Amino acid sequence: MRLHVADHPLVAHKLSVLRNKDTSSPTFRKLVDELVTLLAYEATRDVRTEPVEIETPVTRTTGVKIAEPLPLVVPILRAGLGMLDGMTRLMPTAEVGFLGMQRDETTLEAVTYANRLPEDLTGRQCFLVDPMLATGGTLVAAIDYLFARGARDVTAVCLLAAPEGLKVVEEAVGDRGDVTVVVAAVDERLNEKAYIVPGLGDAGDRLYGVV
Ligand SMILES: O=P(O)(O)OC[C@H]1O[C@H](OP(=O)(O)OP(=O)(O)O)[C@H](O)[C@@H]1O
Ligand SMILES: O=c1cc[nH]c(=O)[nH]1
Ligand SMILES: [Mg+2]
Repeated sequence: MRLHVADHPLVAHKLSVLRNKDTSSPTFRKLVDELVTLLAYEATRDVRTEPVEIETPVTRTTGVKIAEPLPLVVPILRAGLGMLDGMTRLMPTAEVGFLGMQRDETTLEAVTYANRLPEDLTGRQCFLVDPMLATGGTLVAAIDYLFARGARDVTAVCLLAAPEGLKVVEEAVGDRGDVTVVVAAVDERLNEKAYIVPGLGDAGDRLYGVV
């Protein structure tokens, strides 16, 4: 597993506003969207392209286009939905799959309630988006769904990660595939409820309300 921590003053500034408990839901959504755009730029650095002949107003030349099979973006519902638009804005030709997963707050196991992914992901670059990587259980389960369909190249785009969760993901992936985690920051630790500290609270609730 490779880890990329975005090192940029705009990322740090926006993240600090997100962390503030007094930031309202509309502002929170907008900032998540803005942060994803900045992270997506890093996360898509190795997206595969192929040459394409183009004619400029001046001459013929060779450019590039995103290669097929097209990349797949997979938000992990609910909170990951807040990051989808930012990803597809940057990569409009990407296709989109969905995973609905909720952490059981007692057992901390990830429970899957929706799985809508293409049958065959062989050769596809997959981008999982979810703002929080806490114990890592959710991300490991999501990576396993992608691997089970043949994907081997997975990039997870998260806002915050806990060191404990990153270790779990690294150990679970081993040499089974090529996994990169792109984050805005790695926080200190998990608390006794497995929330990220200092963190930003429950990302899903702050985006969409308490349900
Ligand atoms: O690393 P883990 O310990 O597995 O926790 C991280 C998961 O928890 C949050 O989702 P949650 O289960 O709260 O669902 P939600 O998006 O519907 O709020 C978050 O968005 C991740 O999916
Ligand atoms: O800190 C945390 C941990 C899990 N899920 C969240 O939304 N926040
Ligand atoms: Mg939640």
